[in-house]
Amino acid sequence: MTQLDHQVHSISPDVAGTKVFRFISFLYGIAAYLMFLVTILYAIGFIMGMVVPKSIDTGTDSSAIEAVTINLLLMALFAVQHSVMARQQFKAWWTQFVPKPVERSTYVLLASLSLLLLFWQWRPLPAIIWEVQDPDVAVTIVTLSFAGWVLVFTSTFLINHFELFGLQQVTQQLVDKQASPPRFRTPLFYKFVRHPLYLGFIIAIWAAPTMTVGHLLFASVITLYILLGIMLEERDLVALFGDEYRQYKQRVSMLIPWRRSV
Ligand SMILES: C[S@@+](CC[C@H](N)C(=O)[O-])C[C@H]1O[C@@H](n2cnc3c(N)ncnc32)[C@H](O)[C@@H]1O
Repeated sequence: MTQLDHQVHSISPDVAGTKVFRFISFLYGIAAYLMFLVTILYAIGFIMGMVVPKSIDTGTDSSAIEAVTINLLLMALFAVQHSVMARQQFKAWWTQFVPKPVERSTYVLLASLSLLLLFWQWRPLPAIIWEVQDPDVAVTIVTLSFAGWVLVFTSTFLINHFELFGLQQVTQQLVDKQASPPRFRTPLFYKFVRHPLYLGFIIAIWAAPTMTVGHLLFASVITLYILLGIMLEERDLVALFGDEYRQYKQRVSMLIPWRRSV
């Protein structure tokens, strides 16, 4: 058991251990997961400009300065919430107030809410940077973007989809099973790059047949955020898995499959 596991919970073990509490936690975990599903599906439509009522290139008209400021603030809110709450030190602190089995679901719920706020309040910057005229090339680019999303989803299942989105934790608590410790995995895509899920995101957000200033701002900031996120995540992964992860870093490249240690 690590030092972090010894944190005190403000909800007493008696209450946290009751069947009612465990069942409510389970329902909460399912609600958070459904919220995540709605958010990620909306995200695909928002970024690709398909199906959803408000996309990255539609919404309230505003001056360029106002649009850039609001959009940067929305992305900063998501980035801070998403990164800070994912750190081990933060988890150790806030599981004094939030019971451990619902910690991940709460994280997923808040990340979904901050993304939905971004989609809702995002200001379009519709000036066009590039627009592909050839319909075949345009279809190929859209297909590449879909492939990026498929890579994102597949990677979550390769790592552990249900643990990543909190369902495993609330289910284990419901059936009174010990939480399983994190395991180092390198299945399939993880043999070629260390971060296939993030690579999928990068492909999905950049593969656009029409690139507006707003979309470019989004893609650029999210890409920088992903690179920063990788640094923080890898620091945690080295702390968690030690030499196993250090050797993995030497063996397998970060994002680009054909180069090592990039
Ligand atoms: C959103 S996932 C992204 C995984 C990876 N960065 C990627 O892009 O495919 C983040 C979680 O995956 C975990 N993780 C990342 N690489 C891992 C690996 N090789 N084995 C086990 N867990 C891993 C991290 O600890 C973190 O909890």
